[in-house]
Amino acid sequence: MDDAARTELASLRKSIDNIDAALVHLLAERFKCTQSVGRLKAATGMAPSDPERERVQIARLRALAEEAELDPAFAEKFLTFIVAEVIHHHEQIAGQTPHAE
Ligand SMILES: O=C(O)C(=O)C[C@]1(C(=O)O)C=C[C@@H](O)C=C1
Repeated sequence: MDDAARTELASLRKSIDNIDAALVHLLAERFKCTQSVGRLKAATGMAPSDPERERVQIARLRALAEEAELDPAFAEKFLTFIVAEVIHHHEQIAGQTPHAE
């Protein structure tokens, strides 16, 4: 690898590291929100998952991905992965919370 390529790779990796840091911060904020949703659902006896809400989110994210030239199938897979983890958290919270009814 020549010097110019080495410099370009280092610069691109710096941007990748910044983007990865932003993703971690964004995900941390999203999980803080969903933890609150989980507590609210558990306290009021709501089901952990909401398939209709997920349907709307997937349709919206797929459209946004297309606009942004990101593979919509990847966007859907990514959201589904995150939501599965959220539902798992919701179930754990529900197991530790008495229902308000
Ligand atoms: O909006 C909700 O009801 C949530 O519990 C949050 C969330 C999400 O992570 O976006 C998670 C689980 C539901 O199935 C739908 C959406």
